Amino acid sequence: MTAHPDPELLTVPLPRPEDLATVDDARAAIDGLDAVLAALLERRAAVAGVVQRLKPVGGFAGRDPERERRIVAAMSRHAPSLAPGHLARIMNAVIEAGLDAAERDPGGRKNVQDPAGAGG
Ligand SMILES: O=C(O)C(=O)C[C@]1(C(=O)O)C=C[C@@H](O)C=C1
Repeated sequence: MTAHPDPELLTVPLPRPEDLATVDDARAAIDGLDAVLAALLERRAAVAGVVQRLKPVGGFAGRDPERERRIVAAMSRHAPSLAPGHLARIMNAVIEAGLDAAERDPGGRKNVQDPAGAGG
């Protein structure tokens, strides 16, 4: 992941598959993409946690299948090589991970730059 002077801005060069000639090169590209995915998943969970605190019934009890279907439909336009059923399963896991994180930390961390929650 490219370091950026503004930690709230994520800028990443996307590897081009046609530029990757060796297993090591391709694995290094995967590792970079996975680091970005992890950062996005972490922030998505935090944002989804905000929704859980704001909606009348949050958490697993307040799941909204229609909203989840719309999320998958919108994402499938950006991921045309992934079968819709696979994308739906991926997003189901992502959404459940976010709901689980929100239930384990219902207040949410006040400062996402401070993972230890130590404040300052
Ligand atoms: O949009 C909501 O209502 C949310 O609670 C967020 C979210 C999500 O993570 O995107 C989580 C659970 C719902 O079933 C639908 C979507």
